[in-house]
Amino acid sequence: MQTAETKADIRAAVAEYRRAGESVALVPTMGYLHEGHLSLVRAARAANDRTVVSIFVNPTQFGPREDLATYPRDIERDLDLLRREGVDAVFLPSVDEMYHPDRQTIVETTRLSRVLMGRLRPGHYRGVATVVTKLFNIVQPDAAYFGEKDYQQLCVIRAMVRDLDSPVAVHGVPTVREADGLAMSSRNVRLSAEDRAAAPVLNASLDAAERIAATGARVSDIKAAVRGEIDSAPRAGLQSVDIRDAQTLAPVQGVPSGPLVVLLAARFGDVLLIDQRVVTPKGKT
Ligand SMILES: Nc1ncnc2c1ncn2[C@@H]1O[C@H](COP(=O)(O)OP(=O)(O)OP(=O)(O)O)[C@@H](O)[C@H]1O
Ligand SMILES: CC(C)(CO)[C@@H](O)C(=O)[O-]
Ligand code: BAL
Repeated sequence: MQTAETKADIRAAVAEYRRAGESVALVPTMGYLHEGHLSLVRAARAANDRTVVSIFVNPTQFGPREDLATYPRDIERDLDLLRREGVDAVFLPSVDEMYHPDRQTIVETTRLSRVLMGRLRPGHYRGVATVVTKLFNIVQPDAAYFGEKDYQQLCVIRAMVRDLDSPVAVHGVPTVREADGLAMSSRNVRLSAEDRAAAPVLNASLDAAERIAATGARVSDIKAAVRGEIDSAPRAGLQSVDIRDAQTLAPVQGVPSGPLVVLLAARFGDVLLIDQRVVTPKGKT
């Protein structure tokens, strides 16, 4: 497995693959890898000749009061895991390598970046769209793999690729969960034992949403059920529960007529966790 700390080195590695006529996949990550990341790697490897993983904790997607400084990191362990998965190359740039000191250009999906998590984390999706554009330009992959756990992020990236005609096929990969249903996330290690024990309520509330949607319930009733489940559990500070059109993230009301996505954000102590589920209303399969 090659490791590249500079744009020039990762470009040289990819150029070799291209000369051999091989297809190239990119899996962008912020490191501290878990089975969720590895499922993206497996999906990428199954469909492409070469797989490149990037590990970069991108400062421009963190707000000034967010957890950039405490974001978990363990590069040696990450590299071991990726080696065992048969990854071809890892791109590990420093912040200085990634960003020019006079950088001025941003990429922003103007509607999607300002709703839902974009309201809780102003500037977050601009940072994500800009760094993903840069990663696409640096690596020039045929395909890129993202988790459905970060559902709005996946929608932002799909819209960006569509609007900018990027020649990259974007693939979403289902959320990998712990045995008790908690969505895997690098931030889970920062939960206290009590919060870790309470956090599966997010998944349980999504089960409730799925059950109620299947009865033909109104959006407001699905939302109330999710809220009820979380509010009656200890420790969870619900930040938002939203039910949107699964494809466009447009608001939906009344009795829904197509697939919906339930999007949750909750604080456990100072850790913000998110989860999501696509649910199909009664008779709409
Ligand atoms: N449980 C999961 N299942 C599938 N994909 C996941 C999972 N968790 C993260 N991913 C995906 O892995 C990619 C890299 O995510 P990232 O490195 O931010 O990890 P994370 O676990 O989401 O960390 P965070 O604590 O920031 O949420 C993203 O496309 C993300 O959606
Ligand atoms: C896509 C990404 C690697 C961009 O920094 C990040 O937002 C993430 O890990 O989901
Ligand atoms: N997985 C999304 C990256 C972030 O929370 O900043």
